[in-house]
Amino acid sequence: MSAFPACLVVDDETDIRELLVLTLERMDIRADSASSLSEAMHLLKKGQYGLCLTDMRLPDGSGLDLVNRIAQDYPGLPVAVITAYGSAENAVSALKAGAFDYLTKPISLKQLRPLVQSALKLSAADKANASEDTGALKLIGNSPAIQHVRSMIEKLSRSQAPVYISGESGSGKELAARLIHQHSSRRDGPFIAVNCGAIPENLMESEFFGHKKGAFTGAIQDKEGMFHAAKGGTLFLDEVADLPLAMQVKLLRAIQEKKVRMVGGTQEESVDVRIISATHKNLSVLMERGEFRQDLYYRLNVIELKLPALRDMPEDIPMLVDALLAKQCREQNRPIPTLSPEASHMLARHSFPGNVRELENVLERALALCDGNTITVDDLLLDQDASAHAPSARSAPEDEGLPLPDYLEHIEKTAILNALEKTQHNKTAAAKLLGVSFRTFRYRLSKLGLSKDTD
Ligand SMILES: Nc1ncnc2c1ncn2[C@@H]1O[C@H](COP(=O)(O)OP(=O)(O)OP(=O)(O)O)[C@@H](O)[C@H]1O
Repeated sequence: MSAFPACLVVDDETDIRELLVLTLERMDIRADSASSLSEAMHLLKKGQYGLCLTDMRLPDGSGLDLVNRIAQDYPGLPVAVITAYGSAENAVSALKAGAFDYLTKPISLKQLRPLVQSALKLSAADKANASEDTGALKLIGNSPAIQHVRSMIEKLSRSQAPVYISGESGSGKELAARLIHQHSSRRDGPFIAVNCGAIPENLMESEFFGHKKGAFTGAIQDKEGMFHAAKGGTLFLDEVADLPLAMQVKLLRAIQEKKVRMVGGTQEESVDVRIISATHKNLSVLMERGEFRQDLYYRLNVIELKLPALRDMPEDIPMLVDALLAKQCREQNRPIPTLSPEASHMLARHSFPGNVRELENVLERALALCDGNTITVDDLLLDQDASAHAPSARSAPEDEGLPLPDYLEHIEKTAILNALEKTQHNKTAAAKLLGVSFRTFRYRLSKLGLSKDTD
């Protein structure tokens, strides 16, 4: 038998119980079984388990009761619930209550194997966790807001539930998603990040699910999609609000059924992928406007992780400045300059609408401009950003001597060029900074005749 601690199977139907125990034993995992909530609690007290599988309906309670009891008394133990086919609500409530994952009836070995393997890795990761450094990625800051994010990341790493990360542009949503992945049982699997706003609409289905040779003109061979690439790992859907409605329906199906079908394919294929999504837009407002499907919203937003804006945790700015400067100097192989007291003060007071990304950019620019030893207020170029480039919001068209349409165009051009400058001409980042999708950004660039200047 394997070194993996036993699994506890809880189901009141003898046939299912026996089938599960046999299947687990075939996977080299010892299994005990219980037919009720009380019997399960009794066995949990006596034994050491590495995973619990429970049916939703038990004679003396529900699977959810068991999930709650385990979360309270045995917080390290992953529990997966078994739900009837198509009962998405049950699966979602179980995940919200802290279940590690769910299985839908009829249970197949294909479903069970990755789940058990994930649970196994989670136990192993747990043991290694305390001492191990999980690489260079780190969420810097000590404010209560960041500490809360850190503890949420730790909790979310222990689950397979879809996570929806909200927060302003540049506030660290992708960083948080990577950290969840790195601390989870999936950490040896891939982390695939997709910017939903940057994929042309006509290629979207094939990019997500792959295509078969001949499915459309140009499909010269079978090609796997991003769901395949993320198998056994995490798929991070950034800017999920930019998904067109037709694609939202297909994504919902894939998440619900844990299966995908290639464009031009006839067969569905199981994919074991954890979804983490993010956007800086307000998804619930988009949902109310009918621009984002409600069912997909509830499916993605099983657990929400909110990232604070940098202006809401100004006490973290000095620590971030030190750490980011040290990192950039390490990368550039140069000594770390000091900051003049005025420069430190100015950074601590700045509102950073572009959050930590903006701070990174300000510091990078300051490093390039400073004399090598000291970063001064002048090297930060903070005031110049606010005043020199953009016309003042209060100045009226007539002050600029322009008719209204030209004046508006002028403002838009200025805002776009400023955003491009701030992001070192990274169009994806500039679009995010301005709060528009990549598609809209590209369209505006060409409309305003800026495409060539910015390539
Ligand atoms: N608390 C933090 N500690 C260290 N680095 C951070 C922190 N928050 C953000 N960063 C860094 O700031 C940059 C922007 O973060 P990230 O790309 O994760 O933001 P985002 O919220 O996903 O942005 P967008 O909405 O534009 O996609 C990254 O380089 C990231 O590593």
